[in-house]
Formats: sequence, structure tokens, C-alpha cells
Amino acid sequence: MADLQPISVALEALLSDVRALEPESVSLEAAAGRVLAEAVTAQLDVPPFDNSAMDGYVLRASDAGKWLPISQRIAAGSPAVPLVEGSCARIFTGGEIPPGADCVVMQERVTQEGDRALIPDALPVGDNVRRQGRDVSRGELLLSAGECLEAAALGHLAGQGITQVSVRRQPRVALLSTGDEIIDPGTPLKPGQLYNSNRPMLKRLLENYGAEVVQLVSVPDDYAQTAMLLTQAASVADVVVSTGGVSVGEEDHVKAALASLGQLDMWKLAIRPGKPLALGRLPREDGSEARFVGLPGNPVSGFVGAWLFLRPLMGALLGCPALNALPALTATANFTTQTGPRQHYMRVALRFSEEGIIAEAFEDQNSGVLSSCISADALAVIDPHQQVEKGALVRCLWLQR
Ligand SMILES: Nc1nc2c(c(=O)[nH]1)N[C@H]1C(S)=C(S)[C@@H](COP(=O)(O)OP(=O)(O)OC[C@H]3O[C@@H](n4cnc5c(N)ncnc54)[C@H](O)[C@@H]3O)O[C@H]1N2
Ligand code: MOO
Repeated sequence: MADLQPISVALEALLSDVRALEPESVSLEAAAGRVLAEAVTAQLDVPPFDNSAMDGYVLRASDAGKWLPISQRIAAGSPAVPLVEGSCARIFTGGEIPPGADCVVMQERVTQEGDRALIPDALPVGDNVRRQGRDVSRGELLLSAGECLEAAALGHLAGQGITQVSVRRQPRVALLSTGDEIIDPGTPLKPGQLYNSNRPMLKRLLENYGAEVVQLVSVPDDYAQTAMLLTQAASVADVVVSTGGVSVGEEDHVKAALASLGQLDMWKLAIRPGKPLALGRLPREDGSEARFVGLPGNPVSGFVGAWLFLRPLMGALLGCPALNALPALTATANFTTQTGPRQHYMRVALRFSEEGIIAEAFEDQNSGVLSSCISADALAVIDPHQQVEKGALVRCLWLQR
């Protein structure tokens, strides 16, 4: 088993010389889920003016505790004029605080009769006033490069009036399914065949990691066809991902084709599932190269391999640290297990209880049992040659995006 490489060595081989892809400009509407290529500095204060947090009356705090004439009405969106001393103004949430005023009292606390209002006593200066720049100050860092543009970040950019953003080009991925026994849903199964479950699963995972899946190819168990389809895939993709055909059988042609066309950087890892995973490079005609990740055919090996390798690879290509680092937590095992020479990534459901986070392992951890991934919240990482008892603390990779 000495030839099995630990995951740290494999990740180093995969990521050491990966550079972030070039930036491109997209409209804010098209930027959801994309990764910022450059930091954005705030050009505006948000909110851009002092405004009211309540529907009510705006005044000088020093005038509180009296009947005051109502000298103006300030709706959100209409400009305010300076407040006459000894008066108050009717104001609505979001309305501009007029120059001279310094606090707002909510209308439930005020008695209004005609055009005057009885204001309660002892109002603090600044009460119910949302100060200009409270959220964002002009000149400050709004968002860092590498930020993935999810809901709040998109709102933050829009709050600056921004319409175009510089984001990383999405990694283009070709997804190859090998195996004569694998067919697409839609055709009846013949004896010995099974449907391609890896394809939609990996496509979805890759898209979650920010990739654009540009090619879906079925590859027969034939060396020449495998070599031809790998070459074609490398010509259109930054990353070529295959499933199956990386083990030791005579019908496993992927590794041999990769080694003869390009470079096999790593094969056989000390991880379970995913042992025969292969990493390498495929040359393109222009002298550049596509990265290659050969996942084993067993669906769970693909699912786990995608999390361990494709997610960090997409993170590196997108310059996105949040994708690069796998979120982890510690949980209490509600299972017992004994590992062999490989580090085991066990599918577990997490239960948040008063005693802390409990990890419940799926009963059948075989790499062909994809149902173990359906309700998996995390992968409990158990080092080689460990005996884990119930109640032990285990490190878990939290399966999020
Ligand atoms: N003599 C040995 N045999 C095997 C070893 C070994 O060390 N020595 N390793 C085993 C391990 S571990 C794994 S993992 C598998 C990986 O083999 P391959 O990557 O070559 O995968 P295949 O043989 O092509 O397929 C494995 C399994 O998965 C099914 N499969 C493949 N593709 C799909 C798909 N797209 N959708 C659904 N299911 C798929 C395939 O039919 C096989 O049942 O090798 C072991 N063997
Ligand atoms: O490494 Mo394999 O993925 O255990 O079945």
C-alpha cells in the first residue's frame, strides 16, 4: 500500500501551478454566483443621506415635551427643507432628515391635532435617525476580490449604482463518462447495463462550484476512442473530468490514454472512496494544457472526489478562497468504525442537539451506494488505521455549496 498517496500530496500536485482565469465584464443582472475579479471600492455613502427609521415626527431633541407646529411633510423620495426652530415635521420611513433636526419620534407616541403635535419628553439626539454612511462609507472597501456574488453582495453592488462588474471567467469543464455498460436515461436497459447517474450528479456539483459544463461525452471502453475523445475535450475545456476507467482492469483505458497523450501526475490515493483517482494534464494544439481529473466510476467515489478535488480546483481557477477551503466542523460520532490503510470519508447526517453536533453515519458506506449521499450533511474524515468508538470527536467536512 506504500504507493497510495495521501490527499495532501494529491492536492498539492493538482493546485500548485493553477492560476486564476482571466477577468471579464458582466452586467450586474448576469453576475449572480460569479466571483469578483477585482476589489470594489465604495463610491457612495449608503444610505446616501440621513433618513428616518420610523413613520412619525422629526424635530430638534431640545424641543421635545411640547406642542409643536407641523411645518412640513417629508415623504420618502421628496427633498426636505431646513426645519424651522420650535417646529416639527411629519416624516415617513426613509424620508430625508431636514437640516436642523436631530431626532425622530414614532407616530404611536404622538398626539396630533390639526397642524400641531404633542411630542413626548426626553428624546435622545439621533433617536430613529439612520445616519448617512452608516452601512457603507465612500472610499471604503465594499467587496474583496474573490468574493462570490450571492444575494447580499449583489444588493451591495446595486446600492452603489453599479451596473457592470469584473468577474472571473467561469472554468469550462468537459465531463466524460466512460464504460460500455453506461447508457443515458430514455433507452430501456439491456442485461448488464445501467443508467448514467454520475453525469447529472457531477454536472450539478460542478455548476455549484461555479463551472460551466461545456461538453457531456460518453466514452466507450476502447483505447483509440478514449484517446480521441480526451484530445477533443481538452481542446474546448480548461478542465477535463472523466468518470470510470481508472482502475486496473484491461477495459480501463483512461489512465493509459492520459499518460500517452499528456501527463499522469498522480494515481492511486490513500482515500476511501476514490482510491484509483487520477490527476494529470492534457496538451492542446496551441501548446497550453487542460487539467485532467479522472474520478473512479463508483458514484460515491465521484461525489466525494468532486468535493475533495473539483471544488478546490474550481476555487483556484476562480480565485475564490471560500471554494478553495473545505468548511469543517467537529462532531460527536454516534457510530463505531475501524479504518484500514486509507483515510475514510464517511457520509454522515448531522444532528444539532443540546449536547452538541452528533454525526450519524449512513449504514452502508460502500462506494456504489449513492443513496448514502442523499441525506449526507457532511463527510466524517477518519484517518488510516483508526478505531473510532461512539462518543469520539470526529472532524467533518461540511457539505454546503
Ligand atoms: N483488482 C482491482 N479492482 C478494483 C480496484 C483495485 O484496486 N483492484 N479498485 C476498486 C475501486 S476502489 C474502485 S473505486 C473501482 C474504480 O474503477 P473504475 O474507475 O475503473 O470504474 P469502473 O470500473 O468504470 O466503474 C466502477 C463501477 O461504477 C459504475 N459506474 C461507472 N460509471 C458510472 C456512471 N456514469 N454512472 C453510474 N455508475 C457508473 C460501473 O458500472 C462499476 O460498477 O475499481 C475497483 N476495482
Ligand atoms: O476507492 Mo473505491 O472508490 O473505494 O470504491
